Amino acid sequence: MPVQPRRAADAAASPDTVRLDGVGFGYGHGPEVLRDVNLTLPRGSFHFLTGHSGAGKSTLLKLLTLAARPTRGALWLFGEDAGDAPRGTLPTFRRRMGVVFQDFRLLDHMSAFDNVALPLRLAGARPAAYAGNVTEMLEWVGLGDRAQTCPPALSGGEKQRLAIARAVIAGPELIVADEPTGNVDADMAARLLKLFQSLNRLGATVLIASHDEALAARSGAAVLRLDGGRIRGAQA
Ligand SMILES: Nc1ncnc2c1ncn2[C@@H]1O[C@H](COP(=O)(O)OP(=O)(O)OP(=O)(O)O)[C@@H](O)[C@H]1O
Repeated sequence: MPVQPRRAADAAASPDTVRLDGVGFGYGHGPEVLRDVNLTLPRGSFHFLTGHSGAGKSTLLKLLTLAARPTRGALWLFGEDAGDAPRGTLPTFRRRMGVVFQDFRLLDHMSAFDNVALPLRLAGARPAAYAGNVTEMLEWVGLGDRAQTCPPALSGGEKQRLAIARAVIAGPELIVADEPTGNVDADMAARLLKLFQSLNRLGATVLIASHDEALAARSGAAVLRLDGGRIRGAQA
């Protein structure tokens, strides 16, 4: 396993990585997509988030990754109030997360290797220190022979695996992934699930939004369902 969550083992930290109390959210003047979301993700937990298309899964992930703020209710991340945090402090929260976006958001002008290395470079690591980890991670997601290829020349499934590699390489405390297995076959989905499970065993809190109910069931993780703007289901 090429990564280690850095701060997840900090026993002094809050036990809950994520907490939402009575959160509501609507786009512009539209109706509320999320109505009364109460959600607690204890540190080191692993959850799937399911729900029909349009139920609000991506919207909830936008709130967790601070791409949008709740219109009401409270949002706590890593034991700190993130719902009302000043804009200037948001990068501090985001640096502790690894996010797999549904649309990947890869940097097209950079090689696969450089895309994965980016979070480490931004954290100040030196190429000599991270090159081995990046290579190992690319191999783990089946892209060992694509290291020098730029994203436009990769298939949808390869881009997805690259996005996952980039999201987890720096050992984030919280991993949030939106449909991370939507473009890969069943064997690769199982392999990627294993990667998330390994990171979870090392201490990362994991939340995966997915249509794939069978994968969620096979994972053994607690399954949350978004329905009518609210969360239903087990919260382990
Ligand atoms: N930027 C936006 N502006 C206005 N409405 C939006 C926007 N993004 C999403 N919505 C609406 O919010 C609702 C929830 O969308 P969201 O993408 O969160 O659902 P989802 O559960 O992730 O769906 P899917 O499984 O199809 O990805 C939908 O009715 C959608 O049309």
